[in-house]
Amino acid sequence: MPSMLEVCDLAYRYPGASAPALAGVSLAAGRGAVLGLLGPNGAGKTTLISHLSGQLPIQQGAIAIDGVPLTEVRRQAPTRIAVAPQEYAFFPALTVAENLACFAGAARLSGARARERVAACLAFAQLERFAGQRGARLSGGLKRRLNLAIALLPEPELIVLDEPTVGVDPQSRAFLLDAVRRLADGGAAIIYTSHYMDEIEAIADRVAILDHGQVLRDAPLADLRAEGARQLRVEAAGLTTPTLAAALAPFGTVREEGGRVIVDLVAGADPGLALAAVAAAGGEVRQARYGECSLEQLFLTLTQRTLRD
Ligand SMILES: Nc1ncnc2c1ncn2[C@@H]1O[C@H](COP(=O)(O)OP(=O)(O)OP(=O)(O)O)[C@@H](O)[C@H]1O
Repeated sequence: MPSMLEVCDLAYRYPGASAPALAGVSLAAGRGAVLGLLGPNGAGKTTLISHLSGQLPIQQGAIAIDGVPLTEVRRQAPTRIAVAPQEYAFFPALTVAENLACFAGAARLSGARARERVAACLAFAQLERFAGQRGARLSGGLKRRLNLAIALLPEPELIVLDEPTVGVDPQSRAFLLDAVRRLADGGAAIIYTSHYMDEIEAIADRVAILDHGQVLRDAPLADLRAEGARQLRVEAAGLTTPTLAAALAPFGTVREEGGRVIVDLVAGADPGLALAAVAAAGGEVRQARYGECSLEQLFLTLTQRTLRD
């Protein structure tokens, strides 16, 4: 069955740019699930999200919601998709309640339905106590919660959250993560971008890693973890790095990183035998790690640790 959101071979080049910001991105997001979107600075996340929010026209490729082209969906029922942007998207001079009422109007909600949605979103984001406070006076965490509450007013089916926990304290962060999970459990399709890998590990069902406008990986979180877990990292004395790498080469794909040699073991390769091969080559293993790999390590390996602007 096709997913709720299908992005197919999307490419985009900003006017005058030398390289495309998106170069053939295909992705899917399903109801009841969180898709974690990871990528270094400049990877193309915001460009992708700007397509979903209708801010950028499609130059190449296609985006569909339940099989219907996004442009059509945006024309007929724009509130099916909500984007909670990185920046604060509310009026600082208005109170929390005024902001919600104002955005309820913008979402074409009125009367009892508007009142009901404002109350529900205030409650969901636990903002009732702050209903009378001006936006400008809220703490970072409360501002994020207001951003989320506004996005949820029209009960969107697809919710895109662009780094929703930047600048919030640990309590608000935990609350926001929990809220996102509840939204997915309630049947929404969620796309969640963050630079915090632990957040993605905590809430994503599926993870897409984007770099240079391309999808490097798109897989269930558990599969990505398992992929990383086949890495063996070895530091050994008595051998030059090339010799150490040569000793480990029969066991998988080898590369060097910060004085260590990392082997992506081929299926069935025994890490014990790989370490024995190091000893047989005259090396003394000083440090070895196997069977555990955080999403962060895998991410850095895939995106090759190059510093971005
Ligand atoms: N308005 C623009 N005009 C020209 N180039 C742009 C514009 N916006 C972004 N780019 C370029 O497009 C590429 C993708 O940028 P984008 O902002 O989508 O990345 P990102 O993954 O969201 O990064 P970040 O994590 O920093 O927000 C980058 O090379 C960026 O410099």
